[in-house]
Amino acid sequence: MTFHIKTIGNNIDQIALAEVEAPFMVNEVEEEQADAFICRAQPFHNYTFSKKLLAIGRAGAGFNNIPIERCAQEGIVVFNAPGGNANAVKELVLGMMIFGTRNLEQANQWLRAQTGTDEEIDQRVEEAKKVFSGSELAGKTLGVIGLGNIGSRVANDARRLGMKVLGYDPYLSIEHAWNLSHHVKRVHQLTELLQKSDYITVHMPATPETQGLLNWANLSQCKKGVILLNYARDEISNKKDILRAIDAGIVKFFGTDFGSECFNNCAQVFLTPHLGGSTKEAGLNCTRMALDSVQTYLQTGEIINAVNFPRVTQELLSPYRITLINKNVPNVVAQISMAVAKENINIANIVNRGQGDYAYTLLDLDEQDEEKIKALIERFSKADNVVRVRLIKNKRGM
Ligand SMILES: NC(=O)c1ccc[n+]([C@@H]2O[C@H](COP(=O)([O-])OP(=O)(O)OC[C@H]3O[C@@H](n4cnc5c(N)ncnc54)[C@H](O)[C@@H]3O)[C@@H](O)[C@H]2O)c1
Ligand SMILES: O=C(O)CC[C@@H](O)C(=O)O
Repeated sequence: MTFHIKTIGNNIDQIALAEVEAPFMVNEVEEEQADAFICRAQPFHNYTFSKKLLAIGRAGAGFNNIPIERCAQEGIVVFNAPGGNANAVKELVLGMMIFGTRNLEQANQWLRAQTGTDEEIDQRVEEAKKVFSGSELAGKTLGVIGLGNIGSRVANDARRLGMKVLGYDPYLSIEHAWNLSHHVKRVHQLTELLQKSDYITVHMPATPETQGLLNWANLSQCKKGVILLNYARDEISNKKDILRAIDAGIVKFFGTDFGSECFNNCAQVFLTPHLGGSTKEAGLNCTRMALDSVQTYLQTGEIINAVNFPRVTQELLSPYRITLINKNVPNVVAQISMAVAKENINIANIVNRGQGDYAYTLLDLDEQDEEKIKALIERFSKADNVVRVRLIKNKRGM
């Protein structure tokens, strides 16, 4: 059996794609025939998915370009690449902290406007450069909002640069808490971070809760002259309020990865075109991670790093595995067991996990008779609450 993976949009790392081997093929069929997509920030909210599509691998961290609830409803598992581009974003953010605090944009523009001999320019430099004098990171306070893969790295490295670091993340995972330097002080009220930080950087997803978080109510609490960075998502910025905070002298420099015409004439704003994760290393990491998750899912049914289903793994030792995506309602496991019993088949292993409205089951069967397995699949396909049924043959177990 061959599994067809289709890349959607460009910018997908070619080295990672070239590593794909049989039974997988890349870009050999049209979109409607693909078993899985690999994409980056391509928007899918208005996209009609084919019934054949089983999985989407997002070669990146954020997945707000994909309608993950609708995908779950249609039996499509969406994977991302957690941490795959975290180092790339961290390096850009640390660079932008220095860039903003040392007035490098204005200094560069001033110097480029100078004409005359090198000696004449040098003389003017010595007179003018005090205007561009900045300050150092060491000893200052950085507030990191969102302490996941990127935020925890930024926080730890800022500590190494001699900064005091405050971190705010009400949903911090145990894994990231473990990775965080014990010198990073966690605050439980955003206000404390806003009031005490000289630098503030956001590293959380765009959600209804984070939308417009950089607004006047929050920015007006900040210290005068704060350096503000958004290399997460555009939706987190309330642009009108950021400009107001710049005018009020609260924000000295705003570095953002997202463009907007309203910023074009503001010297204190520095724009980059969504470059945070755009390094060749991050592209390779993220594409490999997305491909790995998608290939594992297509071949074994195991779910690792999905964003709309829980992690579900189980070693496949029996000849047949049936995977089921079902509505997360009571009694489904009992219904599955009864259906198996009706076909007089023995269950070798079963795991069922739910997340939100949907659940996923790996059902491994002690049965060699393919006809009986097909009859069971037929039963499941007609059952209430079952969204998708797949049969996976274990080549080694036959
Ligand atoms: N500019 C880029 O190119 C680029 C690259 C990678 C990621 N991103 C964006 O950055 C975000 C963070 O990436 P990551 O890899 O660190 O993701 P992550 O999932 O590892 O971490 C996100 C963190 O945000 C926290 N969080 C969620 N809601 C919060 C809230 N209301 N307040 C504070 N914290 C909250 C979570 O608990 C989690 O720890 C992504 O969601 C993505 O949108 C942008
Ligand atoms: O694919 C990209 O370049 C964007 C990456 C970034 O926004 C992410 O969320 O990982």
